[in-house]
Amino acid sequence: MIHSQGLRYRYSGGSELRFPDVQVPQGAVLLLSGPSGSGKSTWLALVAALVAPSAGALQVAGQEVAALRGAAADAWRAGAIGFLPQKLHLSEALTVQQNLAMAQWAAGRDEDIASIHTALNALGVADLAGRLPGQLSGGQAQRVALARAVLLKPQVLLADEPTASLDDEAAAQAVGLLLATAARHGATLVIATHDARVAELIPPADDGQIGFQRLSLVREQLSKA
Ligand SMILES: Nc1ncnc2c1ncn2[C@@H]1O[C@H](COP(=O)(O)OP(=O)(O)OP(=O)(O)O)[C@@H](O)[C@H]1O
Repeated sequence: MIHSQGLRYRYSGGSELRFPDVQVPQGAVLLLSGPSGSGKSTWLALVAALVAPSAGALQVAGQEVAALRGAAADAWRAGAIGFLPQKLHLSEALTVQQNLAMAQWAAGRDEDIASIHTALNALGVADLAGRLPGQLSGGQAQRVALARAVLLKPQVLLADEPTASLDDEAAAQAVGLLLATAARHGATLVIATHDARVAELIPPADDGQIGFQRLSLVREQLSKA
C-alpha cells in the first residue's frame, strides 16, 4: 500500500514539488505518468525512503516513511521495496546468480541459492544463472533484474521507465511480466513512465479500492516557494 497526503519535496535550489494525494491499496497497480521533469523520479525516491519529504505524510507498506533516516531507512527499504531501475545496474563482473546473491548480502541475509533459482525460474531465466550480464539479451537482462527486484518478496515493486527503448512487442512483454510478477507476490506495483504506450497496456483505472490507478504529474506542480 502507498498512502500519501500533502506530499512535497524541496530541492536545495529552492524549488518545491507538490504531489497529488494517493491511496493505493496493497496489491494494486499505479501508473505514474507525466512528462520529463514532472517529478516521477522524485516521487519514486520518496516512496523508497531515499529522500525525505519537506512536508506531508507518506505511508508505504504500513510504514510511515517520512520519518525514516539513514540506516533505519536502508533496512526498511531492503525488505519492503523492490526496484527495477531503468538502467538495470547488474554488476558486469558477477554472474546472474551472484548478482542476485548480492541483493541478499546487501540486505543482511544469508545467501540462499534455492530462493535465487525460484526467482529466476519464475521469470524463465533459470538456465542463465551462470552467465555474465554481458552475455544476456536486453530482454533477458531485464528479466534477471526483475527477479532480483522481487527476490526478497517486497510489498512494493517500483519500476522506472521499464519500456524505455523497447519496441512495441517487447514493451508489451515487459509490462505483462511486471503485472504478472507483482500479482504473484501480492505486491503493490508502481510503473513510472512517460511512455504513452504503457497506458494502453494496463487495464483502465477503476473506481474500486483494489485494481488499477493512474497518477499523472504535471510540471506546474513544481513551484518556487
Ligand atoms: N538535484 C536537483 N536539484 C534541483 N532540482 C532538481 C534536482 N533533481 C531534479 N530536479 C528538478 O525536479 C523536477 C522533477 O525532476 P524528476 O527527475 O523527479 O522528474 P521526472 O518526471 O522523473 O523526469 P524524467 O522523466 O526526465 O526522469 C525537475 O524540474 C528537475 O529539474
